Amino acid sequence: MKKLTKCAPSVLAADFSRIHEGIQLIETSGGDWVHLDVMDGSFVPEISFGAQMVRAVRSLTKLPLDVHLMIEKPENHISAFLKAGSDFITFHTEASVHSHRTIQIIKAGGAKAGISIVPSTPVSQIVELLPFVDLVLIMTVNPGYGGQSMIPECLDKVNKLAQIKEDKGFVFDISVDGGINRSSIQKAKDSGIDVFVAGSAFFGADDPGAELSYMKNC
Ligand SMILES: O=C(CO)[C@H](O)[C@H](O)COP(=O)(O)O
Repeated sequence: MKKLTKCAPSVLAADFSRIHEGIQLIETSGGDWVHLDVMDGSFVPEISFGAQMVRAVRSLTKLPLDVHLMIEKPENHISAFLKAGSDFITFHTEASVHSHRTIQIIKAGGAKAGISIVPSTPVSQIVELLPFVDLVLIMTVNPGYGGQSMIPECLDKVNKLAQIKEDKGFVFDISVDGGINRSSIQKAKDSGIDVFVAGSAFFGADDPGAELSYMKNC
């Protein structure tokens, strides 16, 4: 049976002045999760938005909110993102000294915990965390900006993770983020993903619904 891949359109590429329309577009196009990229201008160069935006989006949709923290010391901000209504909170192991504790804080607050790695970080760096997470987010670009080209070598990490997941019977989803579009989606699917994030490929399309449907079903 064909495996169903979920799509999490990234709000980063939406028009912030009409965010309710962007969220509605995700819903009517068949988006599975809403991806929210939180950037602090330190871990990554840009500043995007914080927990207030997550709270606002929470009031607009019942879709799961997939919050991706690209911030230093994420452990200091988990409670704000829990209160804002996040369903998944994913943070970078490169930004958290005690990643296991950060996972515990997220789960104790009732959300699902995700761990993410940038292109230069190997899977070996998160292997001890895999029994505890609900989601692993493999960055396929260097985080900080939308609209970049995918680094295909990062998909080798998805292969590795999918193998570990099968061997050990782990239950986490594997997601990819960065440069996912019509040309790169098939390679990503072949590597073993469960979820993909799409920003510019979705919000920049003439027909976002058709684009999402193509990427999910190809
Ligand atoms: O995490 C991100 C940037 O750091 C974005 O989610 C990601 O880049 C998606 O944007 P696009 O699909 O346009 O590449």
